[in-house]
Amino acid sequence: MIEVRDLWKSFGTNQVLKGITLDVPKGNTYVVLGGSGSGKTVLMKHVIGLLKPDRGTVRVGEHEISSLTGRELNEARRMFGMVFQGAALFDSMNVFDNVAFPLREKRRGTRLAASEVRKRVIEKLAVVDLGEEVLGRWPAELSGGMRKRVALARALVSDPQVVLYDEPTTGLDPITTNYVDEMIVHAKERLGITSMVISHDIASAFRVADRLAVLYDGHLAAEGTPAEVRQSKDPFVQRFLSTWFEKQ
Ligand SMILES: Nc1ncnc2c1ncn2[C@@H]1O[C@H](COP(=O)(O)OP(=O)(O)OP(=O)(O)O)[C@@H](O)[C@H]1O
Repeated sequence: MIEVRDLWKSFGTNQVLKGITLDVPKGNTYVVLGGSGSGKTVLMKHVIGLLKPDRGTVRVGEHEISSLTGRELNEARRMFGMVFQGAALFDSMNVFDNVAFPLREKRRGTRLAASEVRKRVIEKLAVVDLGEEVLGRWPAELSGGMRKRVALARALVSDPQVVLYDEPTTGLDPITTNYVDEMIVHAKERLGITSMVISHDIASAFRVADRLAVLYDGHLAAEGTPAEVRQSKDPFVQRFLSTWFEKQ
């Protein structure tokens, strides 16, 4: 579903990505782990077409994202739902209006009937285990985990093929982190969503990933199933993973 081939990107003399190749099969959750400044966000921005590679290609479904511009790129972006760091809900809108927001953007002149918007909002809230009682609540009244769920419902409301999660568990306590991990797994199981997660949370990555990669010095220092990555002989990967596994 997502194919990244020999992706290179630098900013001035800062060579951030040095030939990244990875595949995310349809229906899989793929986690890109890495330390601060390792280039995770830069990689994700290439997937969604916000950055253009110096070299290499990014293909998502039918679209070669890396060569699209303008209207074609905007069209292709409809395949994606994004869950931003910190949930990023609109504080001045209640839950219903937050989730309905993407449906109300004008699409090729057509507008959904209010009853259809309501149906879709309720359907996607149900996917993240939230009921109609939350519709009138304000973001400030929700717990951190619930805000994340609402953010995911909003990302799912336009039926994307791919969901991108930007550091979904950063700054959350362990219980809320578990709650968010379950949410990612449920979205995959219930809707067959393909997703890419960028994270530096090793525990969470190993819970949600079908496959994962460790980004270091512009390369994927390890790549594969969680079990394969756990067995990696790469010295950086061993050191990076030991910061979590040795605590267990
Ligand atoms: N638009 C840009 N212009 C110049 N340099 C950039 C730009 N975007 C990212 N960089 C640089 O690329 C490197 C990787 O940044 P990136 O944001 O991808 O890291 P990250 O792995 O997501 O880190 P974090 O976990 O801290 O968010 C950094 O050195 C950053 O300064």
